[in-house]
Amino acid sequence: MQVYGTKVKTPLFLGTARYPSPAILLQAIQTAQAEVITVSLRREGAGGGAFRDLLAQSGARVLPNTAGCHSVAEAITTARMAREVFQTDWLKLEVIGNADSLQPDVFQTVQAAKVLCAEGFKVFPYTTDDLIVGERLLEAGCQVLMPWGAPIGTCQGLRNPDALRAMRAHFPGVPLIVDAGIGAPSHAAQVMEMGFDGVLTNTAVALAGDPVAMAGALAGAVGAGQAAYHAGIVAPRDMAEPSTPVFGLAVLG
Ligand SMILES: CC(=O)[C@@H](O)[C@H](O)COP(=O)(O)O
Repeated sequence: MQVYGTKVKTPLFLGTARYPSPAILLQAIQTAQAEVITVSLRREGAGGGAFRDLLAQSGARVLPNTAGCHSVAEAITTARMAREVFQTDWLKLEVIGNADSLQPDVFQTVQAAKVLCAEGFKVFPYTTDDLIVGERLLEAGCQVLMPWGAPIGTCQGLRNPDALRAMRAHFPGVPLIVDAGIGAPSHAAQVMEMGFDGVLTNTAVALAGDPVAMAGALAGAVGAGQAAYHAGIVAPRDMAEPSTPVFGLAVLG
């Protein structure tokens, strides 16, 4: 995918929180061959320079995020600090509307996106699958959208595949990355089979029994789903149809 003028070849973006150890996180990133990893400023603050060194060792590009922000002001301040700390204008914008559901506050996300895009940030907004909100985010200056699959940390897979399909059709030229709620490789493959450009996942890898193996499994699933989409998936039919042609069969008796 081409996003903000940068080519990203690996469509699996990884989060960096909740791993059993920094070493396992590093191995997971390397196994998945993730080119982009998202990091919260809070996590960087807790780990300090050592954590930043570890991220640098992974060779992946850091996409700082505003996880945990609940207001426009908080998200903007966090974004500005993240730009200083990580020396990048890429930003995953999260403005959470409710602490229990972790649903994005789409109104505040649009407001924050307007300010941050005007300040030169390359904003990757975490949003719902609402088409009009998507349009407003693009008008604000975003060049990519990150609709949710399911609420953060639930590992439920795609709660509303029809809405995501509609979103894909509505924004044909816009990079779309499903963010949050992915629980299993099959969910990630489903996203890619629908023609999405990428998947961002954290919990499914970090909390897996073997995070490194799961990172590999998800990378494989994303690749398979993408290959299938490009190969042209046969649409399901209501009626049976013989896979072996009947034309030319010998007439017996
Ligand atoms: C780390 C991060 O950015 C998360 O907020 C993201 O939305 C991933 O969600 P899951 O943990 O559900 O994959």
